[in-house]
Amino acid sequence: MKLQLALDLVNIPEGIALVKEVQEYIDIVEIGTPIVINEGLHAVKAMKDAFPDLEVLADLKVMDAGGYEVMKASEAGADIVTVLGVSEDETIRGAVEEARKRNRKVLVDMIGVKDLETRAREVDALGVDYICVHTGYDLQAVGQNSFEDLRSIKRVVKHAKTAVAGGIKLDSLAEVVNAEPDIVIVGGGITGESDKRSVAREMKQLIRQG
Ligand SMILES: O=C([C@H](O)CO)[C@H](O)[C@H](O)COP(=O)(O)O
Repeated sequence: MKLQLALDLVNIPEGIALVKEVQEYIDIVEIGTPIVINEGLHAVKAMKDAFPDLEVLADLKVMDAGGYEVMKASEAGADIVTVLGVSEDETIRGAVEEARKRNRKVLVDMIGVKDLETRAREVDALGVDYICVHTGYDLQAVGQNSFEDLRSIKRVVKHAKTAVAGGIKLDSLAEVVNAEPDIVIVGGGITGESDKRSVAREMKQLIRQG
């Protein structure tokens, strides 16, 4: 099980400083959608240049032109690129095909998908690397989380690995770890803490203990 740090509400220098604090406890660093919108794919390149040994995920939330967007993110140094589960199958196919050519991975974010199990089965059959259940900021604000959704997709997904994101904190991590995702994605649960390093260390410990 890998720990992914999501950087969303910082600029490039702040993001690099933050990763320096916690790098030994994380496996993947995510350049979050707000950073890509604010700073572009330069942020992905800056992070990969600064931390070549960490996997870098570009959270583009691709909705169309899957092949092209994966190509551009890969050129910037992304190891993993996100594509939305609500997008057309053709978009996901294009993303997967391009990722295969470049030895990169596609993570499908199921945010906004209504019939989760049906779509997870379909997306799994398209050959994606990861399927991620995700409660975004706007539904976190009304008290939702993705913990039960993770159990649902784990029942039906046969090939892809699984991931979970959205409001995960140190006190909810044990429940998430119990459901055995392949990636746990944490943003504010680390970046919003004053002692980021010790929170990341405790999270890594919980994950290692399984
Ligand atoms: O993907 C995300 C969100 O849609 C903003 O882009 C976050 O990276 C993801 O939700 C993880 O962050 P936290 O919810 O703060 O853990």
